[in-house]
Amino acid sequence: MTDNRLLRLTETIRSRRGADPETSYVARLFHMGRERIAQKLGEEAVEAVIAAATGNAEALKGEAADLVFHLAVLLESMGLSFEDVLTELERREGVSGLAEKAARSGVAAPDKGD
Ligand SMILES: N=c1c2ncn([C@@H]3O[C@H](COP(=O)(O)OP(=O)(O)OP(=O)(O)O)[C@@H](O)[C@H]3O)c2ncn1[C@@H]1O[C@H](COP(=O)(O)O)[C@@H](O)[C@H]1O
Repeated sequence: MTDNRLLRLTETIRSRRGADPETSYVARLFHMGRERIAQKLGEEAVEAVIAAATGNAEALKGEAADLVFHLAVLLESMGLSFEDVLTELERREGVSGLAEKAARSGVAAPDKGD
């Protein structure tokens, strides 16, 4: 089940998609196209990385919010939503990332945490 706040964000993005790009940032993003939205997501990710690397938790909080917002717009542009992402994460529950990676490459996973 998607967090209500993420659901609300998704609904807001949907409702603003066809708005005037002069007055809506969401509409402006859609107007610029998927490649530019994806590029914007990358820029926000870099800003989040810089905030983390410099140990600035307050800046990281803001950049992470920008990142999640632009991810929501990108997902919507591809006909996806956080519901799809959370379903995928749910599917992965209980499967160790190391075991999954080893299964992909055909290499056995380490026995312990080494
Ligand atoms: N959550 C957000 C949200 N988070 C971040 N942003 C915008 O994302 C942009 C990111 O800022 P940056 O400095 O990284 O980039 P920039 O200022 O666009 O600069 P450029 O690099 O593009 O030149 C800013 O304009 C923020 O205002 C958001 N814009 C909108 N929303 C939500 O979307 C709703 C609808 O917004 P509008 O479509 O603008 O009405 C809002 O009420 C909010 O709920």
